Amino acid sequence: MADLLRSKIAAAGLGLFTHFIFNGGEWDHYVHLVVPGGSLLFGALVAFEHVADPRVFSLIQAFRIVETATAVYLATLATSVIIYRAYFHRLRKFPGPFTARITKFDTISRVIHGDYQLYKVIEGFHKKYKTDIVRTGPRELSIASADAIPLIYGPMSKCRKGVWYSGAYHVEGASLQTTRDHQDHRERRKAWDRAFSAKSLREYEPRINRHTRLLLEKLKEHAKKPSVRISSWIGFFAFDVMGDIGYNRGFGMLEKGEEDEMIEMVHKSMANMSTFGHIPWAVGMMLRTSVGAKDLLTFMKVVQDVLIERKKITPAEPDVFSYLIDETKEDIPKNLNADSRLMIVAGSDTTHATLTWLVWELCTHKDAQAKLRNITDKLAPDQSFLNAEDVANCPHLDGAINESLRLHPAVPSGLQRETPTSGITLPDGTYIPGETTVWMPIHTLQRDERSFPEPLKFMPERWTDEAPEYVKDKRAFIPFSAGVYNCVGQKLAMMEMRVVMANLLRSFEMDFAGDMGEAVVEKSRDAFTLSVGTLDVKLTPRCKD
Ligand code: HEM
Repeated sequence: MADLLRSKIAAAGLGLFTHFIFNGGEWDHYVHLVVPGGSLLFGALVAFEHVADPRVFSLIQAFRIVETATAVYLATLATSVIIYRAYFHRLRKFPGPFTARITKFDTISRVIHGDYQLYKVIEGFHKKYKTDIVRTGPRELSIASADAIPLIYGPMSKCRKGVWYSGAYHVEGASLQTTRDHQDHRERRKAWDRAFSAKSLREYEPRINRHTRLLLEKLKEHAKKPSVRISSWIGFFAFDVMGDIGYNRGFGMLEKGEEDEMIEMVHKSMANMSTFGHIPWAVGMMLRTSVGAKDLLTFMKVVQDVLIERKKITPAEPDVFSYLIDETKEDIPKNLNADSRLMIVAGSDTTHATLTWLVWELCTHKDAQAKLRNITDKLAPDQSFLNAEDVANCPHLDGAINESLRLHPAVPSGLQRETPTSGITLPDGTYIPGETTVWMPIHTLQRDERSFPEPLKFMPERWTDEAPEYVKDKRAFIPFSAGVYNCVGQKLAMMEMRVVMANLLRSFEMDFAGDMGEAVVEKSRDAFTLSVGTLDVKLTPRCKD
């Protein structure tokens, strides 16, 4: 053994063997054991060498021998990994940046240098390499092909959720969205489906109307000012609706007119995901440190408190958690707490971003604003307020919302999946090997001119009878994802967005205040969901009531 420790060939051989063993499989959740485990082993080897080798007279001498062996071991391991990933990997035929082949740290650097808008970087790769499939990580591909959507996200897909989903599992458990167990998801989704059934939505409708009325009231007060931060008001609305429908409690943000610490906490807890989320083992490591886990743990505690308060009451009108809480259990299971966090993030940031972008588009295209207003003015013309049912069937309004969802998807980078062991073959014959991480870049897919001619044009008409030829491939429109893991809150979200937008148009003329909404374009941040930048507008009331 003592001789083995002195043998550089043995150390190098061990390096190669380690690569062989750990190549493939999912080791992300064990990486945090490497540093303490390795240090322990290092110490044990030094002690062994000191005691067992008669040629060694001091601890320093033993340390040097083990240090040399370790350096050879690590250098061989790293070289083997780099050469393999760069030239021999099963994904070697797919083009992409060279550094991305070697390490996912490449993505982190691109996130930071790309102003936290990775979806634009990925779109750039597809353009640069002129291909639908780009290698974006050692074992990761970005696939921007509408034909591949059914195979990757569709109801019959054999792909499973990728390792990204379990990055924070040890802290927060698994929510409906982050569980990677297909059966667990299926069971839990039943309750969520009931919570968002047509009957449930009818019960939520009055709450949406109520909060929209309050939003308009507040905006009318603030319209006297030259500039209104509409993005914040939409955010307050989205949070209050989510609180009311989810937990039968408002967060009172519209009333107060100021950002509750809850919004800040959501964004702080998501912020790390925008950078480290791309390396699940790094998320795991970070969340095992008190500093790294602080924001998420603080948020989880607040989320838990919201749930504890909710559990004490039996609401007169059911809310989402009426369907999810098991009244026979006293405690709140970890997974339900994770569902609570899901409800808060999924139910607020997404509609917030979509509506803010829609206002931005309508201020950019004043003709589109005028046309949409003209159309919504004809809905229930005698009413000063349009209820959810009044706006349920207005194709042009839906078209405008769809355009915001298409051009500015609230989940822009897509959803991570992993191919089955046998791999998958795309309709064009391209074989994607097994256990490959795949992303379908929603932002890129929805701006692809093969599916949407004149893709950068904001054109609600493409979704109506007026210009249907501008939607060539509807499969490429997946802002709410697709298949069994699709957005359960889609209908609720559409209902909210229709009511708010129709009433905003009925009440105000909207224009940019100051610049052309540059912060939305430049400061929106991709943290899985989009944390949208601020938008200031001038609101001119249409009637003086
Ligand atoms: C513009 C609005 C919205 C957009 C664009 C959107 C988009 C999405 C997307 C892309 C997913 C798939 C996530 C994944 O597979 O990892 C998703 C899932 C989900 N969304 Fe939404 N969402 C919106 C609004 C809402 C609302 C208002 C709620 C609830 C109040 C909600 C609740 C959920 C839930 C619970 C899931 C997980 C579903 C599952 O895994 O089975 N969403 N959403």
